[in-house]
Amino acid sequence: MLPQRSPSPGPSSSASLPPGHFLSLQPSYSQPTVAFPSGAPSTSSHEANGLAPNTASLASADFEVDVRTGFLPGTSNVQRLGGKYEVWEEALDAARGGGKVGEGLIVGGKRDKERLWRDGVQSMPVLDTNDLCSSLPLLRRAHIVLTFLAHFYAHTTPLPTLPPSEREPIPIPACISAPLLTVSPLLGLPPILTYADTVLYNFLPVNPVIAPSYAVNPPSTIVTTFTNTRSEEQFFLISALTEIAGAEALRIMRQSLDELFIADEKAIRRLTVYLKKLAMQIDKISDITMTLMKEVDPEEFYHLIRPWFRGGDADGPQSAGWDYMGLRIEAGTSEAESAITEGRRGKMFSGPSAGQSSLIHAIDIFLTVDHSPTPEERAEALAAAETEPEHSGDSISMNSAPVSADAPAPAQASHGHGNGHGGEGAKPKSEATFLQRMLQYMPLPHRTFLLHLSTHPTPLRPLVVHYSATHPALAAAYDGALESLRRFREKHMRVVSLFIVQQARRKPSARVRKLIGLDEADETEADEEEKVVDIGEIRGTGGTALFKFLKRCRDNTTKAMVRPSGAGYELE
Ligand code: HEM
Repeated sequence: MLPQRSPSPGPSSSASLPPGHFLSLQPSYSQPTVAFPSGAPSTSSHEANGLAPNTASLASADFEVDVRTGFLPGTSNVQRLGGKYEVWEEALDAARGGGKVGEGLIVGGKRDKERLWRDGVQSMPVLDTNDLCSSLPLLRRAHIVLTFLAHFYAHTTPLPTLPPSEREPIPIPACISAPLLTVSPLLGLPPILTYADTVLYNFLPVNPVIAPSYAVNPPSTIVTTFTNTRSEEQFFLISALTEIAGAEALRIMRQSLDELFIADEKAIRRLTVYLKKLAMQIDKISDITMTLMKEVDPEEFYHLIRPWFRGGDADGPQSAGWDYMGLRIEAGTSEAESAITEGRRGKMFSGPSAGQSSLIHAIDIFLTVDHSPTPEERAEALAAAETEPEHSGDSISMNSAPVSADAPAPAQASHGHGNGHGGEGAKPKSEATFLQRMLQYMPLPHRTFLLHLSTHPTPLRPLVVHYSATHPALAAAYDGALESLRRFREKHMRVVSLFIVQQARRKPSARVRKLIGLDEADETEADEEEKVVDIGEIRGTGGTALFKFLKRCRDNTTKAMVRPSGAGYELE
């Protein structure tokens, strides 16, 4: 549980930043070590070419936030592991069918091809990770390779025709699980595929030799996909492009926080300008997101790509989970593990979701959009959890009331994510706490950054409320930024409608049926008709009612406005 937010700062006459003011320092580009893989605390400032002392221990590099690339790494991602780890890369190449569409493994594991591949994986040695631990980029690549292998293995394991609650957990062989369980805590990630793996650590810029940047050297290539399709590559790449556009949003937020410390007339004028700029940058992020509509084929996304993302919780609370072989049952796996699976073999981690992007969380926190559950929602979440409350880990609780009051108690973890396969029919679970649960699926430094931001001593909203009568332009600029964020969420709902709702209703084309291993003989009469799908029934993997959740996020954005505007898009 975080410390409570401090009450409204009111006007301040102080012109100096307190020591350790987040983001006020430039990245240190320090080298990672075994003890501190995110890089040792900086002792030098970037601007001074490493000569000036940096007395703060909270330089943004220590949060792995780069001034040019935001939450994307500022240094090149590794494309392939060498040496003894080549065997992992080879297993991944084999699963992907050498990079050709239609040549890789198919979900379900019905064919000899999948069985032979799994046999091959089982005969792989259990490698130590000693040669990886001195390099953060190598650790990241190892997490990508091992989690892709884990998903390939889990989803090519044929499932018995039993209800999920009666199934054995899916075994993840020790040659994958043992190194994965060592590497994951060093990155502060759970032992499952995350947004960091598919997006943050998985891209190369136009010129990989120089640092990525939005204007000059944007992300242009994706290293690893399940299906080798252009759609999957674009899905990851477009997310990486939103992240690099987000670096500018973070820069504006940092400048705004500087002004909040000063809070005199001039500072308020500058803050007004920054908030207008932030609104424009959020619109840019929305525009980039909307390019998905033409760059990604919706039926390929839904039927071919998305099933690979399912995590161990994909069948809702009754999921059998994944059994990480070699794991001592009494040992915890990660902050993201739910209390429900502690001490049990079947672990229920969620697959990747853009809800794990720290960028939108950071914008929410900066603008004080409060996604924490209401008391009713908390009660509903507890009732839905049926058993004991899940482990909530770090949670960011906010309150967008004019003067921040009591923050709610830490929320119970929820189930559900957009990029899993759906889990339609599972019991609705606490969508109110989804975003808080997603914190545990972010790299630890990013999670720490968000926690730091959420406890900032001079938050924005109380000041805007304080000055709203005397400085209406400030309140209008603040509401304008929220309006842009609301627009982003509305556009995103349209994306979800096309890529999930509409596809859930249609049968895939013959081309996609072939790619997912269904031949004409598998077609039944029922397949010919459009399926009737109630959107209220469409769920994230673990049972989150998707549209209830997305609307809730949109409505929370509107609620933060000083002068709220009307409601918008409704899903049909
Ligand atoms: C085909 C593309 C996409 C689909 C189908 C999709 C689907 C979903 C779904 C169903 C959710 C609900 C939560 C969950 O169960 O995970 C979600 C959440 C979320 N997605 Fe996406 N998404 C897509 C692309 C993106 C992109 C490019 C972004 C860019 C930042 C994004 C940002 C978010 C955020 C921030 C959330 C959390 C909810 C919120 O804050 O409003 N998504 N997504």
